[in-house]
Amino acid sequence: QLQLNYYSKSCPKAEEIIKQKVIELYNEHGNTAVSWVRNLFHDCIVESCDASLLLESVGDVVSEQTSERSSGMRNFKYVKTIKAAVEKECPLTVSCADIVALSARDGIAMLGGPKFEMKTGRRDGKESHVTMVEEFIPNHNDSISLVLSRFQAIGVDVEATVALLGGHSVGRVHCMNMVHRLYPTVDPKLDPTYAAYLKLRCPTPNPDPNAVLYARNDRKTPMIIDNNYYKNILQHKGLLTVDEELATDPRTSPYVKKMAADNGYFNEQFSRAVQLLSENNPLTGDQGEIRKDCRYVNAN
Ligand code: HEM
Ligand SMILES: [Ca+2]
Ligand SMILES: [Ca+2]
Repeated sequence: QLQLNYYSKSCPKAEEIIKQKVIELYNEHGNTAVSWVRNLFHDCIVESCDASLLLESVGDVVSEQTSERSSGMRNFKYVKTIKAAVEKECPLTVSCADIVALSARDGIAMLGGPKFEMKTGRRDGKESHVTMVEEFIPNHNDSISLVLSRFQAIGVDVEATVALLGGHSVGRVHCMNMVHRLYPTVDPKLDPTYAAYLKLRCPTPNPDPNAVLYARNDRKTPMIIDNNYYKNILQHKGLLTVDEELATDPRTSPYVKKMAADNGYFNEQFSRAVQLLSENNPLTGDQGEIRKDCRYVNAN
């Protein structure tokens, strides 16, 4: 079972080392912290917080990172920096799954979000769940009903789901994922002034997938996890269809309004929601393994 300070005897400095590395990486590349938040979502919602997301394609393994749902994900190479520091202190002791969880927690703090405790003791899975990625991770234009049911299936209630989407208070969206709302005609649900701005960011309906054309999720505080996301979506300035729907669906809009009005309430719910997400179906005890290199299952 997961517990607070799982490594207190086996590697007492583990959490501190991870936090230090997250801070150092943030100071070099601020967007690493943004990536740690998205990584937690993409790992934990797919079957388990088992670091399946981190596996790279090799031999029979096809990486979850190759899924279309993982589009735009970045900074995987810096997980290595964190893992190396932890391995140096305590070889083969701290799981990559706990690194995913703790780096997200510490990344959230660096981005001005809430600070909270997180249980540890997750073990690493031995397989990529690439064939399940599209089943578990909603698409940007899926309905809010589908989004709610996906989260409900892993024990995340409606209020917590609304809070988790607050992750879209930081980071970016590539044009590829929103041009359908701009061309051939602007989605009437999108604020027209904002749409005009987004068209400047994304000038063509068929963006070259290799071109790095994107807009920031939250123009006002793009690198701060705060309730500005909810203010934006209430003004119909959400980039994705799911963002827009979150603001208008009767099941979610009361929470959206409350979070827009009260950053303290948002922080409270965001902490609770991240903890819930991070505890989805972990491998514990003698299940799985402690990976030596987060990119590959151990050779045996
Ligand atoms: C429910 C449905 C969700 C959908 C459909 C969705 C979809 C997306 C899409 C399409 C992008 C843009 C990727 C790109 O073009 O680069 C994105 C970015 C992002 N998402 Fe989500 N997301 C969802 C939930 C979440 C949750 C729960 C979190 C975390 C708590 C999260 C965190 C992020 C972050 C931090 C980014 C910015 C990444 C970056 O700038 O590198 N998302 N999401
Ligand atoms: Ca996983
Ligand atoms: Ca923000």
